[in-house]
Amino acid sequence: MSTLLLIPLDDTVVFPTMDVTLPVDVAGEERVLLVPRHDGEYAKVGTVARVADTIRLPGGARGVQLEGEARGVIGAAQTALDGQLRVAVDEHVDEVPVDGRTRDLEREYRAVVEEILELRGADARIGEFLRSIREPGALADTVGYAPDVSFEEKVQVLEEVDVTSRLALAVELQRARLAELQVRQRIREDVESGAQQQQREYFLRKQMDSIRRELGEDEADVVEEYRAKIEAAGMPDAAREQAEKELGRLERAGESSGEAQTIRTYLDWMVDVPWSERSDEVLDPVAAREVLDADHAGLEDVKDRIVEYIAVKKLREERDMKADRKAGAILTLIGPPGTGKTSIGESIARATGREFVRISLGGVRDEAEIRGHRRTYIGALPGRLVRALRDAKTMNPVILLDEVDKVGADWRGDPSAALLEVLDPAQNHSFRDHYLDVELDLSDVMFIATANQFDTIPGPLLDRMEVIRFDGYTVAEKTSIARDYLWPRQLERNGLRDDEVEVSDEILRTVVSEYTREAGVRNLERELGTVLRKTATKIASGAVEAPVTIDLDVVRDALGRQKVFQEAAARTALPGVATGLSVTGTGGDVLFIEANMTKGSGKLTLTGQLGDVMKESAKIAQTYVHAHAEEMGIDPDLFGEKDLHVHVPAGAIPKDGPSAGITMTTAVASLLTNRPVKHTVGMTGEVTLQGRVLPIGGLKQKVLAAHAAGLTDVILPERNRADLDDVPEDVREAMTFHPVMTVGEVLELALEPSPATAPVV
Ligand SMILES: Nc1ncnc2c1ncn2[C@@H]1O[C@H](COP(=O)(O)OP(=O)(O)OP(=O)(O)O)[C@@H](O)[C@H]1O
Repeated sequence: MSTLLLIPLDDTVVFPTMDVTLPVDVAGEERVLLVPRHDGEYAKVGTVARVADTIRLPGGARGVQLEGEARGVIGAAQTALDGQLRVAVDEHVDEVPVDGRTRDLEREYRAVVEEILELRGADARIGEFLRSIREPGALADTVGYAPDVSFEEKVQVLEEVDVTSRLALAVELQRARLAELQVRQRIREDVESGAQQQQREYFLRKQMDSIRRELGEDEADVVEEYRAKIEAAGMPDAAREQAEKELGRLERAGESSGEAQTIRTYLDWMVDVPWSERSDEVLDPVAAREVLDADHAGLEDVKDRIVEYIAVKKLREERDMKADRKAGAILTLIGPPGTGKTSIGESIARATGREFVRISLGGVRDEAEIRGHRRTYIGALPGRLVRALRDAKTMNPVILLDEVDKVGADWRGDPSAALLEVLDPAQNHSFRDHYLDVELDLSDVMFIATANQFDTIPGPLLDRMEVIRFDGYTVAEKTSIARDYLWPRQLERNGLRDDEVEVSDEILRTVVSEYTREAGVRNLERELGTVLRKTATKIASGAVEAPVTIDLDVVRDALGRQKVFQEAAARTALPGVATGLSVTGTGGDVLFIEANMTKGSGKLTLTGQLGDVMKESAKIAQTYVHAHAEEMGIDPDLFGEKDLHVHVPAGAIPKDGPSAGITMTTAVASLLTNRPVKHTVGMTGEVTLQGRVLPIGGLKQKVLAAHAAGLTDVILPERNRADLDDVPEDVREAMTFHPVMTVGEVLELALEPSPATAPVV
């Protein structure tokens, strides 16, 4: 038993394995006892430490370096001399027990701590340090270094003199830490994978609860807070009653019950709906036109339609004619990607002073996506509309329903039925989200839909829509969009000023036609971005000096060799290949239909993933040419002796539709007459068995594609003649159009007058 000077350590625990420097004066002492203290209360055990050195601390105060030696149990005899506290100390140096349990605990402790260190991504040296400790007692004392073991817990460990029990306690504490870390880690992973939203919320709420407790707030505050929020939300009566009912349930359920969490999530959603918020709508056709013009080049008819829409709405509103809800057809923008549908949607919002939110419907198959899940469903959430309103923070935003042509239906219900209700002015003032389970008034929302194609838009939806077509841009239009919009934007994105880089229209046109093949301008913008990024790098690295002029060399250097070629001349050099025009979800395109013959018995083979309608067109082509063999100068016997093969390349893409009819017939006729198809001619039209040419859809897109592919002549059905009005002036002037009624005329126009020199059949 020794008597030592007691040095209190407030809220700090020093273990016998540790060395410390303290700002105290212990002149004359050889050894002292360091005792943790909290609120004036001392621990029962302290650490006996040897005074190794006295030092001057920065600032001039005296300090001592102390080396821990052993545990010291504070004895009964405590004497106060010269104001300092001295105590009788019963010293305990750890004994090393050799029983199996201690060794098991030791192993367990190491394993647990290793795992903790790994989860924390701790420095490898900490692990090494741990492995260097051989004694079980000292090992247990490493708890002292753990950052999130509490003061009280550390005191417990210090007070445990028996090595085995101490180790057991240390294992228990570290296990609890590990469990906590694992939960945290799992939550992090879950959050990252977007899965367990609920669990995450639960965890966050737990944290919030403890923060609240720390701040001295209690349940009543929480309830009050919600009450105030409900008050402030300006809900309609029914919603308010519902919210208050839930608030009552929350009050009864008590803060930490599982039910409370769900109720609070619900209330959070309820108060997040911008019930009484509205943007002041601007209905000024002239100003709207200015906004639309500022954001987008061209698209004249699209802008006209939008301005008309705004004008009509203004008149109706001024004349208080709102009651007729039928007028509110949904503007639907249909066209290939990158033609500005989404961005014109944003402009409409800007032009009318509304907020803008976008709901992407691509791949939505579940009705609950639109309408939410009922609250009885675990992990239930409101549907996309409620979420969109929350994001918009107003009840009258523009909501862009993107990709309505890509909603699907399956056993989980038909989302388009829910959409129909949303879009129907007769119903949407009382839209009911399954989760919120109260009525929402959507009648002030301006819905705009976008789609790439008509075919897959559910019929009933299409009926409600007022379609505005985006058919894609001509080379000239793309060049001017590049000049006026894409180029300035990419300059800015790459940190360049407009006087630093110069480019001619000629070069822009080269990028348009040699590096992109698309209806819209999305790739174009990307390619321009690449050119400017490389230029910015050169300027920044001092390789060149501004101003830089972008010439063909710079373009080739940045973008590589020409990517898009005008293939028609090469492809149609031999008889049996005809150039058709088609429309897909990505815009118009040219396609080459090939025919060939082999020895056989008159069979027809078709390849290139053709749909039924296209297959039929091929049969009609075969029959037609057979029937007219003599007048075309074809030996009719050929048909019995040879098999015919028709192929439409790009075999991986399924194709269908009747509009390749005349192209197939032309390919077959070309093959059998040995007359190549003129390489400047593209064609589209359905054909009947009698050889009549029937009208087709998507003429403008097809003509634009023909123009971009370098064709100069387009053969089209007579009944599509009126559609030529939609074709931009410059394209109309650059091309010759041949409206036809019969396949005879098609062949006359398309086939070279004389046979190829080397016969292929
Ligand atoms: N006429 C135009 N004038 C100026 N910029 C345009 C024009 N058309 C398209 N753009 C620009 O091209 C980009 C692509 O347009 P956007 O994303 O709106 O295409 P989208 O038609 O909605 O395509 P998707 O069908 O893939 O959604 C936008 O950055 C847009 O600003």
